[in-house]
Amino acid sequence: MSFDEFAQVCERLAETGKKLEKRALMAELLARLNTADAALAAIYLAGQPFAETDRRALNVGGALLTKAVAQLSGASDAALHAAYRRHGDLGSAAFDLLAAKTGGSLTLAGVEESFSALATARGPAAKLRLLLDLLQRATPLAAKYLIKLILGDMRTGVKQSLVEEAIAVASHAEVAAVRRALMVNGSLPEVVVMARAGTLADARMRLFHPLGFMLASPVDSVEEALARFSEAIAEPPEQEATLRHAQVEDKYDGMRAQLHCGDASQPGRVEIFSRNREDIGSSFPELIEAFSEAFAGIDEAVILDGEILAWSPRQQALPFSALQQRLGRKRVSAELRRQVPVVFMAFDLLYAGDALLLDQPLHARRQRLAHIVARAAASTGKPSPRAQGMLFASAEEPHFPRLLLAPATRLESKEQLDRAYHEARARGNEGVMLKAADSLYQPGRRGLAWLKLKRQLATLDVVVTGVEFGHGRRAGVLSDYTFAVRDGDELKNVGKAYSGLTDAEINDLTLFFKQHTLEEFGGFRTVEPLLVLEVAFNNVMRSSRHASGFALRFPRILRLRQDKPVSEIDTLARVEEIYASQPDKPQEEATAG
Ligand SMILES: Nc1ncnc2c1ncn2[C@@H]1O[C@H](COP(=O)(O)OP(=O)(O)OP(=O)(O)O)[C@@H](O)[C@H]1O
Repeated sequence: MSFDEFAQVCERLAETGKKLEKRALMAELLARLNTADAALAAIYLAGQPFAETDRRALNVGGALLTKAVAQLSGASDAALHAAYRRHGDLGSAAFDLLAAKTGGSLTLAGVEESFSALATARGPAAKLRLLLDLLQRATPLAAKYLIKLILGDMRTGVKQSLVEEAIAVASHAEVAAVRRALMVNGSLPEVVVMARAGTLADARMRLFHPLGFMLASPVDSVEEALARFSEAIAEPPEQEATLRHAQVEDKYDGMRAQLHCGDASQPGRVEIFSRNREDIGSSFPELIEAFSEAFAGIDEAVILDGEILAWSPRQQALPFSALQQRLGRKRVSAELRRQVPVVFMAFDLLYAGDALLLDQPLHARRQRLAHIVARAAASTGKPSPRAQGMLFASAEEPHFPRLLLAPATRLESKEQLDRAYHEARARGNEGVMLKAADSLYQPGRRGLAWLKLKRQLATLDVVVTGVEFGHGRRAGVLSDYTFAVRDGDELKNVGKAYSGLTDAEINDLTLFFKQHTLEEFGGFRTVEPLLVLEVAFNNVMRSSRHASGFALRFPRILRLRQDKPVSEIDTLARVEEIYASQPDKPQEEATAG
């Protein structure tokens, strides 16, 4: 199929706001394609250049694409900026600028080939040549959607879950069967092939691709936690009956991670994934080494869910700011390993032996987790002498734990929960988690089976949409960040922050933002919405300055959230909620960011 025909379907998807229409359009497309094209169309519809199990990445940013569009169209800088401003989107800008051009020999398979070449090409010059070749073969409409696909922002209002439904409709399969096959196998194109062949039930678990993470709902007080908890387990709201079913753990302030260990068929293979579904093993080599040794000894494949923490010799977690120095690194020096040691605090077990355990209740998963952790610790023969739970140490640093089992207790009373919360805070943790002991593991769900009770501080997770050079000492670096929250498919700015990051972080981000600049006017650059920040602020004001209608007062950056996908940042609805909860509802002021 030509990529232009595919782009026409995308255009129709973008035009309709109706989910059922979108699903029907995609199902119709998938049904009329041959299997190879349907497999490609499915990932492209989901806005992914490669299947999730495929580790390749295009590594093409907005800056390089802008250059390619400028060269191909011959448009002046001013024309390029004007087109970009009309749409706020490089793909649509390219459509306007390339409109005079003809072309159009590009097929879905041709795009797949070009993407392979782009993923292996090294350096911007080589990538630019390939991009020019690719765009030259595209019609303007195809170029529009190619660019959106490369930037990972299709703006067709289609989430992967809707593509999964369309696959089910197109191949007369159950949606649940498609989802289950995808969860265990991880590859959307392979699932398309299975759905068409009627073999979804045969999908086998493939390790080393991340499963979705189960998430927690916030509660503001011990009382609310208890009340909400009774809803979660759908029991009669008799407190005694309810309490027996809850498990309490500390809420650690680290980085959520899923750790996969291979069995005899892949001995010693260990990979760690973030909530962003990224492979983050290279940032934590000591965990890879230690788990590799420990699990080679037990010859059982496992997937652990837990939190990576910077750990102190006093056997408690260091503040998140310590761990932050370890995040996002491809190489970690011996010095940094020594300065900021890390541990994996395990709190759940998703897979063991050859069985997925998601459908087992938490108490059963927990029991098995404890058993596996004990076996792994025993297999190294070097259990650390000073731990609070079971653990194993690494070969090089025998007195330092690498795996800890998160202590968990059964909830007994309101007083006990109160105490648990204060003790967790005294240990430097954020608060507590309450988990329904009978709950199943629901990947990607934020339900009521897991509740989080943490300190009261309104913060927002936002994405950077624009950057500027700073002033004075920071005149040479991009240190001022305009940021947005999500409003449906759109991003709406709510403020600008200048403070909170270290010089080293700002230097790294300056480089990053230069590579991901979309448009430059005056000192201001619009950038691809890729970097998630957690910001604190004094309050929320109504404001006409930003499209959101709100502005944060005195925002400051608390941390970079490289672990959080842009799809999970806070929403405009949440900003409105915080605004509404403020006793006095301030209007815009001159100091607003
Ligand atoms: N014992 C624990 N069990 C589960 N999650 C825990 C635990 N301790 C810490 N966490 C962290 O808490 C998070 C659960 O809160 P939530 O799902 O709302 O994530 P979030 O949106 O990142 O919120 P937050 O900013 O509070 O971490 C998990 O993703 C995990 O990183």
